[in-house]
Amino acid sequence: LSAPRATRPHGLTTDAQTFAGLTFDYIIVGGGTAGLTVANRLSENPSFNIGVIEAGELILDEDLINVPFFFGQSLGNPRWDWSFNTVEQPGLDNRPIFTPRGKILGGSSALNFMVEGRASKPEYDDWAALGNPGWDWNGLLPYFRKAESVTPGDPGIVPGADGVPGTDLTSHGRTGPLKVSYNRVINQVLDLAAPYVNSFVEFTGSAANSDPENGNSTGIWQTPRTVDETQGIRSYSANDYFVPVQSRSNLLVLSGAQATKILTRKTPATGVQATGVQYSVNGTSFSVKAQKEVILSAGSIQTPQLLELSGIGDADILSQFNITSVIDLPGVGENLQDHLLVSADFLLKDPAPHTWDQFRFNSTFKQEQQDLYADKKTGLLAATSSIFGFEPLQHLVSSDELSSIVNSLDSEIAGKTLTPIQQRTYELMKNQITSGAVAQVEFGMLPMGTVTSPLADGRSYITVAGLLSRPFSRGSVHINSANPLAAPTIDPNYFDLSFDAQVMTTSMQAARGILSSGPFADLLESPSTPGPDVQSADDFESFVRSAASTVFHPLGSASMAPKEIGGVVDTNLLVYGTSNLRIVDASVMPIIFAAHIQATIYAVAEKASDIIKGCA
Ligand SMILES: Cc1cc2nc3c(=O)[nH]c(=O)nc-3n(C[C@H](O)[C@H](O)[C@H](O)COP(=O)(O)OP(=O)(O)OC[C@H]3O[C@@H](n4cnc5c(N)ncnc54)[C@H](O)[C@@H]3O)c2cc1C
Repeated sequence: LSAPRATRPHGLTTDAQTFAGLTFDYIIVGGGTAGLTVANRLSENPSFNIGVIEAGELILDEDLINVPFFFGQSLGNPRWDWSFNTVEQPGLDNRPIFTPRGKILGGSSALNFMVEGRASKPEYDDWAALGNPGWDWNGLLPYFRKAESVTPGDPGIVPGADGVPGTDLTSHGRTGPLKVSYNRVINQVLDLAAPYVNSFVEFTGSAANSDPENGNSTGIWQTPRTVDETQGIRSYSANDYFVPVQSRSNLLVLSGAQATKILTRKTPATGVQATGVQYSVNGTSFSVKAQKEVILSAGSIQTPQLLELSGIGDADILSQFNITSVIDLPGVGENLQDHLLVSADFLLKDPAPHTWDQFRFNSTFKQEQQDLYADKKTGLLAATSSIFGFEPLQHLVSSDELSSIVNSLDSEIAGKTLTPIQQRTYELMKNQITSGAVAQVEFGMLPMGTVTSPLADGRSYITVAGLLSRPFSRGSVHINSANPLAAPTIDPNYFDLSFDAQVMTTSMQAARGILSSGPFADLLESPSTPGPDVQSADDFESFVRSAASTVFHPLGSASMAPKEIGGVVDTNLLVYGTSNLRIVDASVMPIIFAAHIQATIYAVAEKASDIIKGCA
């Protein structure tokens, strides 16, 4: 406890006993995306001692995690994935949906597909309009920039996007820990990318966008990704926020330890105060003290779980498990939102332009790419999916169809009992549909087959995924046991509102339309999965319900919002009713937005760090 600073254990440890004997100013629960960002920034101040409790381990030498082209292949491995499942989803043909989450230093940033991106300005401005002053585009932009270090891309990869992506220094950062770069290997699929982009622009009436990070993220572009181009590997919170600062004497990460409870005490002067954290290692329980604050960064599934286990949540739910209520806070675990994805693949005419399918069936090409990566850390193995289009509904349906969609949404909402946060959020979200200023659907393109099984040998495909960017359905995550080691019940309630199913159906119809028209039509042999027999809106909707899955972006389960409408944290990210328990992770983000969410989580964590340090 009184060890002088120089001899204090620091860096990484698995010694749960020694950790318990130290006193920290700040304990961060969860060494994931947000947690390690905050750990880095708070430990910049040498007078703070920071402790991090993380259930997973530090894994820096695993190709399935490091090599960009292997994105998606690490999922389900119990060494680093919590591998949750939702309850059966009635809107998705009663399927439970596999919900991977990183159980590793770096959290889900170690497993994600490395797509980087920001939503449009009005979407963040709506967070502020919900009752969170300061949490708008202008309040976040400095932190988007602070988190990243961008290497500009190549011009001209997306026809019509004339600027060089990543060069505008009003929106991009050059000195942040996170390395952001652009695919270069896409040059090898230019013969495919150019007709795709041209057909996309022709079909949607949209435009190529050179820099979607500047507050207007609509149109089609080559996405930035969290890849360290100089090393050809994933950039994430473990290797770029933690490793470079692990020699700081005031930062200690305990790995392999699962937090089981936030310890609190109640005083008339301060209300509920967090005093420390209880954690478990191989069945043995320990506890550690926090002199200043406890920061919960366990992610949008486990942060609400830990709150409930600690007596903070809906008292009625807690009483079912004989947990004494410390703060009755009904918003905990509610307002869960997630993006959904459905992919279609299409068979290309033979001979086809070069696609990534070559890696599957052309052993010479595969060997060349492996050698290139081994020698220079470039080539296909350094690539990720790259060309994305983000579209408002106005670009996909006629104005009559749009009116009908909005009218059905109105009547569906009118028939539901809404929570106050839903009422307020839905008004804001409906305005964005009619304004057409933000995307409702995302189209991701992969120059390879991914859905058809088995893929035809020697043949090439293209995949177009439709993503529901601004779903209206809201779900929940709650404990179903007082056992802290049991998984919580995750119910995202996908397609609770049929608007969501309708938008995804539209995305699949549009994908078919894009590839069957314009210059791409000359390359297309036929739709593969779903096949050509899927034609009507009903056919497409059945396909969507049978095939949609998560894009792994759950958020909102401990939303930042006024308490009276169901918020869990205030604008300083303090849990209502506490003086020193904060939440910093995806669970505080109150309204889902049209972008992959990691860049926003890093920005939230950067901003939170300044708030905690008192310099926001
Ligand atoms: C497969 C996948 C693909 C994705 N692809 C993309 C993408 O391409 N682009 C994008 O922008 N976003 C993507 N995302 C989403 C994004 O990566 C996550 O939303 C983000 O990383 C979550 O950050 P977080 O800090 O909220 O939680 P996490 O990063 O998940 O961190 C939570 C941490 O807390 C730890 N933890 C949890 N409970 C406990 C406990 N009780 N005790 C101790 N430790 C605990 C976990 O082990 C974990 O390390 C993807 C996510 C996944 C899973």
